[in-house]
Amino acid sequence: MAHKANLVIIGISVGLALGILIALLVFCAIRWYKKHAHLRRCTNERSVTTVPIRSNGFGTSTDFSASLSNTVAVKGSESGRKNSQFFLWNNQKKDRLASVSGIPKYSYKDIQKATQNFTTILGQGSFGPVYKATMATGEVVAVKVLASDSKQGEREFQTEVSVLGRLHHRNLVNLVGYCVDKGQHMLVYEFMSNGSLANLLYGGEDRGLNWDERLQIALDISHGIEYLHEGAVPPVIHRDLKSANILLDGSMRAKVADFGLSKEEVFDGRNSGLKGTYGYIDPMYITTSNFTMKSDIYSFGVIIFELITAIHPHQNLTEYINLASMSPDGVDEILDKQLAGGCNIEEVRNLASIGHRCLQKTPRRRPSIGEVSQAVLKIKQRRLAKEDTMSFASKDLSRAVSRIEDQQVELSMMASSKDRVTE
Ligand SMILES: Nc1ncnc2c1ncn2[C@@H]1O[C@H](COP(=O)(O)OP(=O)(O)OP(=O)(O)O)[C@@H](O)[C@H]1O
Repeated sequence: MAHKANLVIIGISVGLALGILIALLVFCAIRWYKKHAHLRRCTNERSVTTVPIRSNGFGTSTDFSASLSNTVAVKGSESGRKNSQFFLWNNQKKDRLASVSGIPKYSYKDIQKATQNFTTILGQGSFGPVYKATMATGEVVAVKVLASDSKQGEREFQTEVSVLGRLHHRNLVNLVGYCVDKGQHMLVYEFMSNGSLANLLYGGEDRGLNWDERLQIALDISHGIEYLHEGAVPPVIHRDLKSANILLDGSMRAKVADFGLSKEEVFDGRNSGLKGTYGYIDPMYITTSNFTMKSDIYSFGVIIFELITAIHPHQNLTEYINLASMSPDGVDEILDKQLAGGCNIEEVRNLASIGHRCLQKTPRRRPSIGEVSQAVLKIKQRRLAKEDTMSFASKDLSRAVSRIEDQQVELSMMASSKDRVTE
């Protein structure tokens, strides 16, 4: 009987212990779940790029994150700090663009004065005219005035200010200010005195580009894109790379321009709704509507062939490229006549081979921008190494020649002194 009572007590104790253990486990599980749900909420909040909602007098607020999602892929962790800055935007005052992007805001009057009442036009883009301006500080800049009726332009204006204001690289055209005043939206860029690559290649100007300059331009562009794809946080996909969006400074160094802007509708006989510029657009994007970094690589491939051939993509460049791809020296046939005799054909073929890889139909088979810039750099380095060897060789040769000359002088002196002795 006593034995039975003991068994009951033991049973109850074990049951109680088990009960307490289960209760503890349930308690811990609930706490763990609550904590993780909270973390998940925070992470989600961070990974949505809440960008400044416009409140400074140019129309109604726009869902800016929608426009950014097209060009900017957000990396959760790194961007957390920046995005917490962005959250402030939603309910705070006017000049937030300046505080987030860190670039100065100008008044309409400032710009009016700097452009001599908008009389110094440099060119006309699809979003409006571009003026040369001299600011009160003496700084020379280019001012892009957005057409006031462009709804899409407004959204892209904000993208441009918030994205470009954070991006700084020697191969990107720097945004140095902006203006939102009197119903006008303007972007102020560093001035690029040699204009666009398209103008230089097709503008019929006397100033042609030699091969060295073209190779350097290809390298500069690749470095600009490399910064956007692999250096910027969050990374940026340009979406509208073309020779008209490559600008050149006074030393013919190239910079990539127009982020957020210049996404004209592609006209392919029907209104496809695709963004980009006909002739540069990745065929895979047309099929899938999925724009990736490899689509930028495709557009860069087209620019490489523009540099080699000076044939505009609207003039059947693709057909010429396809013909050239049929043999290793096929590119010789489509080389810009201005370059004939004035370039190293091996270098041209190497650059063309990089271009062909960028234009692969399957995006996966296209190189990354890092690989492209390494390959272009290699072409330049090989040349420099060759030049070094040649200059050493020519120095050796000239040293040998001068040694022979010295010996000849010595010999003739010896001969004349011998003649004098025999006399
Ligand atoms: N920062 C700059 N410095 C000097 N000139 C510039 C600058 N930005 C633009 N321009 C000039 O203004 C012209 C128009 O430029 P914009 O970027 O508006 O249009 P685009 O790139 O030619 O065409 P789209 O708007 O269709 O992309 C360019 O061709 C160039 O000559």
